[in-house]
Amino acid sequence: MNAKTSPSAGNTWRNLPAAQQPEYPDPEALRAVIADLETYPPLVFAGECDQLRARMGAVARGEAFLLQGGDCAETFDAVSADQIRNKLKTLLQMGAVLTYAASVPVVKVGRIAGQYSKPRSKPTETRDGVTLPSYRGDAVNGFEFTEAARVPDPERLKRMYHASAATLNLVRAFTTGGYADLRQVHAWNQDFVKSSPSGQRYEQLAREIDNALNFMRACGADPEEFKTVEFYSSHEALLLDYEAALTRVDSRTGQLYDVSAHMLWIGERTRQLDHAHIEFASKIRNPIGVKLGPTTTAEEALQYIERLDPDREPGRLTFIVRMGADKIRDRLPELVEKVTASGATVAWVTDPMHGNTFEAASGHKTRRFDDVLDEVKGFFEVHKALGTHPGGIHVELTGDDVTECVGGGDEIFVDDLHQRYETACDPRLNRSQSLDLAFLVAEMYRNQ
Ligand SMILES: O=C[C@H](O)[C@H](O)COP(=O)(O)O
Ligand SMILES: C=C(OP(=O)(O)O)C(=O)O
Repeated sequence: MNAKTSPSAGNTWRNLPAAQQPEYPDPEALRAVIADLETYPPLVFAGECDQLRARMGAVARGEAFLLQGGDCAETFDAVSADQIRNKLKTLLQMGAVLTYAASVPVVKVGRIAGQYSKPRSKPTETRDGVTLPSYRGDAVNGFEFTEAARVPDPERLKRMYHASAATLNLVRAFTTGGYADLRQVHAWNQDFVKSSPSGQRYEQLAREIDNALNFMRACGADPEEFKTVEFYSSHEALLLDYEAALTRVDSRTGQLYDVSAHMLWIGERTRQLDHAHIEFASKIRNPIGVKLGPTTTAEEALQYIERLDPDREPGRLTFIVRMGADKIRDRLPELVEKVTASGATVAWVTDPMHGNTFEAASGHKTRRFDDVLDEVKGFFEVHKALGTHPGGIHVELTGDDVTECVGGGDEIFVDDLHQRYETACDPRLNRSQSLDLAFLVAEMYRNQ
């Protein structure tokens, strides 16, 4: 990967089949949008992608833990200060819990500032006898169930860019401008503490952190590292026209980087080895994730390593396992064993959301908190048995008090789902469920 790369190397995916791509009615309009996007400034700096790759290297070697989370599908309407702050606050609280209670450095990555497109199981959706194209995320078409809204519109790719830029700008302001200072550890909880058991548990932990900080200050130590937080962006690299338009040759290294986000992942529905998404990912230097569903074979896992991590560089490749609570204990061991035996050092991360979705009688797509937890437990058990490192969690969450997943300490019942069911696609953990999960994962990590 050290030789300088020509910009055209980023185009080799174009000759290959690409699943889940929108069918735009006017290809000329798409071309015009892409030509504009190609002139837009990068959203992230390639050097930051290198830094995250180094952090992920620590995860892969067992020296750090990845916390990756955010919306299933970001929407343009939700680009507001409140919603971005609530999401960030939840991730910061989870990060504090994991760092303190599990005593491990936590690498924080949002599913944020770019998660605007969705692969779908079915190309169409039918309601009351009317069939329309499925909603594929705000970057592609509208959520509203009308014929006009569901037509893919390339102008939405520009809105995706601008929504990502605005979100990232605010995230950078919060994480470096004082809001994420560890001395704010109580403030992140203020609107939450009285109403929820996980908020109260967090408050206790925040008091302990505060005491530790006061002690350090009294000893004359007030490290700069506590005043800001390293926070990275990520999304699924689904819409290849958009990702390619934001792929640039880095002037420092001569290598290609997709500067739409720090980390990109390839989803379960687009990870075919001979298709365009893997080819695209093989050409960029960003840290890459690949989702591994229950049908993944060990041979496939080894081929992802060949294609995406030929230099065997810890931090380059993360396997995000999403098998389902009922399958992980059966399917994961062979993958981990064979990958470890091959000598590759990948990061293993659990996504306990996508294998555990079901439809409630009310018609809401939902997930049980207990299934989510059980998949994480299975993930830890497998790694414990094999002596390998459970490297992190990848979750769909929001900072708002939605009612989309059932269970949790502040229990949500199936009959509550309709109260605040706001997701544009899959059900997310709310803030209380996210904190519950962080405490339970910290315990598992400690016991590992
Ligand atoms: O978030 C992941 C997928 O886009 C989602 O699970 C697909 O949902 P669907 O099965 O309703 O299409
Ligand atoms: C679509 C997603 O997951 P998967 O590819 O694992 O189904 C996702 O994480 O948004």
